[in-house]
Parts: sequence; C-alpha cells; structure tokens
Amino acid sequence: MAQIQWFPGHMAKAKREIADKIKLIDIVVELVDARAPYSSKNPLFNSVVNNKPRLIVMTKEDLADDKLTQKWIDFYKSKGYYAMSVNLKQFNEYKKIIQVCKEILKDKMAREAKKGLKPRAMRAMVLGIPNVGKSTFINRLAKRKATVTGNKPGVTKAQQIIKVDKDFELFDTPGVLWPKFESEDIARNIALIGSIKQQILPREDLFIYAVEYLVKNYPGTLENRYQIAVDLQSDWVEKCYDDIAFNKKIKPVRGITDYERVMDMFFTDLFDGVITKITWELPNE
Ligand SMILES: Nc1nc2c(ncn2[C@@H]2O[C@H](COP(=O)(O)OP(=O)(O)OP(=O)(O)O)[C@@H](O)[C@H]2O)c(=O)[nH]1
Repeated sequence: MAQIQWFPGHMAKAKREIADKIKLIDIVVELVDARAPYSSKNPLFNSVVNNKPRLIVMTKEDLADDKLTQKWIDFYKSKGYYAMSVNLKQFNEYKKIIQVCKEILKDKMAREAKKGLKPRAMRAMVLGIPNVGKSTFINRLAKRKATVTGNKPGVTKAQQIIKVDKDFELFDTPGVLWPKFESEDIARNIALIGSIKQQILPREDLFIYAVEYLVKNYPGTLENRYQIAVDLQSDWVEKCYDDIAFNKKIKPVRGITDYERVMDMFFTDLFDGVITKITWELPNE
C-alpha cells in the first residue's frame, strides 16, 4: 500500500485552490464514477467544501448496475447531498446537470433579488478524481475542445471560468485531484474502474478479485462472454486463464498460456462494459 500514498503535495495545492475560490461558488458539482460511487469520491473535499450545496453526479451510468445506481442516489440523498446519475457520452446529458443546479439554487437567487442585489450568474465548481468525466462534461458545456480528454487518468489540466449562459458559470477543477487511498479496497475499486493504473496493484490479484465478484454478483455474464465455466469451489484460477485463452484464440507462448494477454483482453472488456454493467460496491458496505 505504501507506494500508492502518492502526491500529497498535489492534493494540498488543489485544496488550497478550492479554499481560495469556494467563497465565489454557489454549488459544488462533484463527479464520481457510478461503478464505484464511494471509492471514487475524495473525502478530502469535505473539509474545504463544507457548507456549500453539493450535487453528486454519478457519471458512466451506462457502465454501472442500474439498480445499484438508484441505491447510491438514495443513499447520498439521505446524507444531505443532491444526487443524480448521467451518461456523459450522450450528447445532451450535461444539460440535465445544469438544470438540476439551477433548480437547487433557484431560491437562493430569488432571495438575493428580493434583497435588491444585482442580478448575477450562478457559479458552480466541478470537482472529481481523475477519469470521472470532468473534461467531457466541461467540453460539452463549453461546446468546444476546452480541455483535453483522455482515457488516461490525470489529463485535465486547464483551469478556467466558462460562461454557459447568462445565468450560469462554471469554474473548472483546480489541478489534479487524486483519489484518497484510505484502504486497499478503495485502491482496488479505483483500479477496477480504470482510474489509476492497474499496475499499482498486482494485476493477477485484480483479475482474480474481478472474476470472483462477477461470478458471485453477475452470474452467467463471464460464461457468456468467454464461453467458460468458473467453479469457485475448485482450483479455478489457472483453468480460467487457460479456458479464456483457448476460446478467444490467444496464442500460447512456448506452450504456456499468455496470461498477460488474457488479462489485457479481460480488462479492456471490463472497462468497455462489454461483460456486463457492473458496480463494485454497495452503499451499506
Ligand atoms: N461510458 C462512458 N464514458 C464516459 C462517460 N463520461 C466520460 N467518459 C469517458 O471517460 C474517459 C475519461 O473522461 P475525461 O472527461 O477525460 O475525465 P476527467 O475527469 O477529465 O479525467 P482527467 O483528465 O484524468 O482528470 C473518457 O474516455 C471519456 O470518454 C460516461 O458517462 N460514460
């Protein structure tokens, strides 16, 4: 675990930047990944964001388990957050987020107007760990390539204010906000959604964990994808690698199953959501 307690300096800097701006902000839009809505939420934001209204947007709902997504929304609402889920790959989804923000802030803006304050745009700030979809969201809002997106964690760098319309402005994320690896479970879940390099944990461990989780929670899905049978009661691991390699025609290397290529295929499938829609954690855990 020690080697993944990284970049505390980055986090401190990001926290300072949030603290500097938070006074100007009406609402914090916190993006988390719907496949791991707890692990992908950085608890360090809590102390800086404290009493601002907070909208948790669970992105990548298209890749997550719908039933559990609803449970997580209910859970976060019960904790005093506003919460919703989106698929940012759909072109108009970002508008839903703006609508919800406006709805949440309607009363506040009306109160200001009543006091005779000058009309102004609402201001939101977007926070989220790498790879949750910040750039995708912001680019859609800005209707141009404002920031570079990528499937590699840590790509968001630009920092700016975007005028969405006359009533709404968005402050971009301050710096790179790394996840907090409070426990091995959290590190594992973040690796399973592709937000940190898998190599941070032994890849075989991740593979074994994922296969067991799928067999227990999403029975039949692995079997369907790879035409294999996994019996967790038996010594299944080697057989599982061998069967996937055989069925998917992954060539052996000097007569030995090419485990690395099996894992490459498996993780690509996992991240692309082609095995099934998966959520890696439950609200009550
Ligand atoms: N399937 C799916 N993919 C998404 C969704 N939102 C974002 N993505 C993809 O997730 C990847 C990461 O998205 P980014 O917008 O770059 O994430 P980011 O939070 O800006 O990441 P950093 O730049 O690393 O901070 C990209 O490949 C996006 O296309 C979503 O709702 N569904």
